[in-house]
Amino acid sequence: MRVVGIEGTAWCASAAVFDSERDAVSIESEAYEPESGGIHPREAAEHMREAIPRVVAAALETAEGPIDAVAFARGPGIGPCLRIVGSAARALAQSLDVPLVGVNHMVAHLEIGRHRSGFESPVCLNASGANAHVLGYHNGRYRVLGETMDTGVGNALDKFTRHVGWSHPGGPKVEEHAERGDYVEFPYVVKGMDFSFSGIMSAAKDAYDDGTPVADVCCGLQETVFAMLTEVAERALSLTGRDELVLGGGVGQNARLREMLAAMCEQRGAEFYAPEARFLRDNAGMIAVLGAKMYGAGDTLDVAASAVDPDFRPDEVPVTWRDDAEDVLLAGAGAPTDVRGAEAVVDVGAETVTKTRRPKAYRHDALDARLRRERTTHEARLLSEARRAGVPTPVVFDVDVPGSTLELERVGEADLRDALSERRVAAVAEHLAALHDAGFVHGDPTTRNARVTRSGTRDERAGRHDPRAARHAQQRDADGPEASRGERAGADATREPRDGGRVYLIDFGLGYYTDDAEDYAMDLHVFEGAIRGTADDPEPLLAAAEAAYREAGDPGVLEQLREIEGRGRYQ
Ligand SMILES: C[C@@H](O)[C@H](NC(=O)OP(=O)(O)OC[C@H]1O[C@@H](n2cnc3c(N)ncnc32)[C@H](O)[C@@H]1O)C(=O)O
Ligand SMILES: Nc1ncnc2c1ncn2[C@@H]1O[C@H](COP(=O)(O)OP(=O)(O)OP(=O)(O)O)[C@@H](O)[C@H]1O
Ligand SMILES: [Fe+2]
Repeated sequence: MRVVGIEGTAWCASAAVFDSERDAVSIESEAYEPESGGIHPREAAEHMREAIPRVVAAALETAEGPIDAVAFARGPGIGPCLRIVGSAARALAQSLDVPLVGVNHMVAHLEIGRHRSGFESPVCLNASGANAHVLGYHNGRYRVLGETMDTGVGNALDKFTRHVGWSHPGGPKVEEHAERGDYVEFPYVVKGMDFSFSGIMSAAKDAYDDGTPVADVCCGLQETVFAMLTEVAERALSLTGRDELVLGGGVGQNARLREMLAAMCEQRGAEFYAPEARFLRDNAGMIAVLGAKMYGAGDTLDVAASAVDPDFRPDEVPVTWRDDAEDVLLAGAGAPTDVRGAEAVVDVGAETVTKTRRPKAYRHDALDARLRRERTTHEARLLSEARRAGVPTPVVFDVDVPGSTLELERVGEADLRDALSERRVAAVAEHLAALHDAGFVHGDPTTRNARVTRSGTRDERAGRHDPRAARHAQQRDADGPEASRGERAGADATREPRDGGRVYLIDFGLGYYTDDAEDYAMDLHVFEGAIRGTADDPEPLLAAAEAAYREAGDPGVLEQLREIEGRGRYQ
């Protein structure tokens, strides 16, 4: 099978032919290079208008036989550019009299890595100009496990280099200068598996304006931003129980980013794959390869329904080209990674748990020492604060800050991710409301950072009882009994008691004091993201969590949550 791909979402006018029998991809590209500033949408569209016909003609010349389908990048991207690519693709499909395939550009960045690596079901880190996110496949969709809360990673670097007066694109220049620089400290912002660049970028501009050598700023920027991406990639591997990672996107051409991801994977025994540069930056080869898979699955478009979509999210795409057999539950129940978190090594004893934040080989030494110290201290303090706010947490028996080690009470009998139920997620939402009411956030409320019990457990035998939880459990009892994942699987440890049982929050290392409703909303956003990434049928669980938060906390935070979720991220 031979498929033509056409790409032109922002700066790269590109066409390719993928020949599936030979597994050969020929790519013809012409880059748009703005004379000043960043990408101007009108100029970029003009570039597409001129260059797309040339690259398509050049690509077609490389085809060693008839073409079976025409695939094009439908989005996300810059509207005027997408429309020109869409028209070109429709015209070509009509003139060749072959079907049209509409490809999601972000899913193409992921699938090219999967295709080239031969990995079955990897987690994917997309590090591109306009985007930055971690994806994992589950139940017929690529789910967004974590993403930037503001700009894409490349755009963030490009904004800094514009400030310094360097031409677009800035990413390669940051890489070049960083090699000669010394590390300087910048804000490090990871919230669960989401992250944000705006604070770091303004700090970098300030540092430059204050006279810090630009090479040092570049080094500090790379070390910080790429450590954040590597950390969320590791969190995603841990949450999903997967051991394969692929990289996509133009920033993936950066050797330091690839080095960090490779080091992280090596340290946790996972496999890492980064495609060669021509498949990392925007290119039509990845569009043609995914286009061929979609065409093979009969996933073609009627011309009438082939409109482009500048905000096309990867999780909107029904994945038609993968076998269900490849589906590996993100929940990963019983995976061997059970007591190895993303951050720490956790030794679970009969009564106590020892949690050690070991040095991470991928991080700069100074950053590594700072994060381990800060998080160990925060975790110890906030575990106690949370208990004072009425939220069940493990007792802290001992804190060793230089060794980054905590000795904690062992709590619960299963992680929430292996025992999801409406009552239990509602209890977590109530706990979050109590923390927020006390003026701090958890910072990482995933389904692995909550522990659940059965009725008649050690806690009740020991006479410990939480009246708040019992009251809410009573209310919700009217819902009637429901089968948790564990019950369906017949797993005794995850059986849900009629009163919902006790739900503990653990792992407060990313928590901090704040009175900003946006931070509270981010807590809920992280929790909902974890539910979406874990559950087969997340909707009832999300509804239960929100109903519980609305009742126990400030409904204004839920409005803020809607606002966060509605933010466009593809400008
Ligand atoms: C929607 C689509 O149009 C968009 N495309 C895109 O962003 O182009 P891409 O080729 O994936 O990435 C370009 C970015 O990649 C950065 N970049 C290129 N080489 C780099 C390097 N060596 N180090 C760091 N960043 C680099 C550039 O500065 C620029 O911001 C996207 O995928 O988000
Ligand atoms: N106090 C505890 N009682 C019982 N089990 C615990 C306790 N603390 C941790 N665990 C178990 O160890 C796992 C990892 O712990 P924790 O989340 O604290 O580590 P982490 O490395 O910070 O993980 P991550 O960053 O992936 O959330 C938990 O999901 C849980 O199964
Ligand atoms: Fe891209």
